[in-house]
Amino acid sequence: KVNIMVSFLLSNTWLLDHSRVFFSVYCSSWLLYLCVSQCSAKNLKNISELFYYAQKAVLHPTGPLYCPEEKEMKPSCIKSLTRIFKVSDLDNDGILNDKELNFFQRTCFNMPLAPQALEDVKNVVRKNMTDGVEDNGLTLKGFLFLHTFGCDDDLELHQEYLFPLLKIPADCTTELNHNAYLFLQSVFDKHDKDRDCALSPEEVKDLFKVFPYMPWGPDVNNTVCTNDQGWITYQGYLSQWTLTTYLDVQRCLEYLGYLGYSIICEQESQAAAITVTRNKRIDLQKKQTQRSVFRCNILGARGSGKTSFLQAFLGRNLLRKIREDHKSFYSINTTYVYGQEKYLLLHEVMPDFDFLSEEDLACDVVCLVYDVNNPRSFEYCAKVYKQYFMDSKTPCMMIASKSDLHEARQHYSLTPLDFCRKNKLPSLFK
Ligand SMILES: Nc1ncnc2c1ncn2[C@@H]1O[C@H](COP(=O)(O)OP(=O)(O)OP(=O)(O)O)[C@@H](O)[C@H]1O
Repeated sequence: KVNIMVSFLLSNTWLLDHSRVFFSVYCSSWLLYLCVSQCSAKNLKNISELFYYAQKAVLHPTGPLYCPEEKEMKPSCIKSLTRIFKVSDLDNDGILNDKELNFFQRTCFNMPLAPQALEDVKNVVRKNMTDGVEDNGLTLKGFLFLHTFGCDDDLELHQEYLFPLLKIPADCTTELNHNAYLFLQSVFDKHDKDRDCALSPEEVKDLFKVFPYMPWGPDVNNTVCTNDQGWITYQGYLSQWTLTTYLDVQRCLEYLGYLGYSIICEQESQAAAITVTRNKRIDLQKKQTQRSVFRCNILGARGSGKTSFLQAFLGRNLLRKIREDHKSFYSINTTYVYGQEKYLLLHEVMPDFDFLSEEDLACDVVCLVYDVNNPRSFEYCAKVYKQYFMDSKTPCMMIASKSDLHEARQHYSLTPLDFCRKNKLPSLFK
């Protein structure tokens, strides 16, 4: 900060006459007089004031926030404050009540306002605008009139805030902990305005208004459970968060940052929302696991029924057609294992690869799918099994799909049933 201050002093015009100093600051496009002061180094007049103003100009610059020419806040500032307003508006009614205003106050300035001070703030707004206070709370307009968490001069959220350090050792996975699910539940409740336990497109839009971009595309509706209208249900919403946390924990941290997780839950950072699981090898050795999310990769020849299998896991049948550009290669849902709720994540692996990537192979269980109606489809499963899984420790199972259709004789030296017997593979046949 000292460096910045020195550069401020040097780069701005100082008119020195041994007893007087006038200073002005040239900004890129306009001239901004922050302050004009008379002072004397000889008589020590206003010297501490001078340094106070110089320091203020550097440490709390108004440039990124306010346009003095237009006499209004800059759009990026309005966007940032709107985000803060929405995060602080815990019940999402568009008004900051005393409790929410105090939450904001405590978060930003580390101390709550006394009841009288709260009234005074609202009175200042009332005096200046008609619609700044409603139902004894501050509206967005009133809040903007008054005036940040975690912003830098560009009013973007700090990278350190969005991406706190989180170490993930090899063979470990990432899951959300109980408190994180509670937080996400409260975010859901806040936006499910009609209480139908599903998020309409408008409700989803509203939920993500505090994000700089829309994080969920139409593929999400084909990844998780939806209701009859195709809207993401509460269960689906939690599943999608679970999937993001498992597949891309950095993204999850970023998203939780936009939602103000660490601020609302009073945690040091979003990393507090994540459980890093024990090394999978130790789980296997001990034959015990605390994990709640398991990954199953689905492999099969083109057209063997992989997508339909993923969709069936979400309770959907073939009548529900999926647009090619809305297709998802994942589906995730809950299932019960020995009475405990677990998430099972299915991943459809593209069939055209000669070599499967590490990601295609790394999973807890593999399903090899073939189409009973297509005589050429079993060969792919047999080849993939022999090349990649025969000698691996990953459990595999064979699935015969489309068993409602005529069963064709497979062009392979062994029948699927004999192949499974020979390799001790569990199979799901008719
Ligand atoms: N049980 C079934 N009975 C009849 N037809 C089915 C059945 N399951 C899937 N199909 C049909 O088979 C075709 C291929 O299914 P699907 O898209 O699920 O396979 P896929 O393995 O995902 O294909 P791709 O490799 O091209 O992604 C689709 O037209 C689908 O409607």
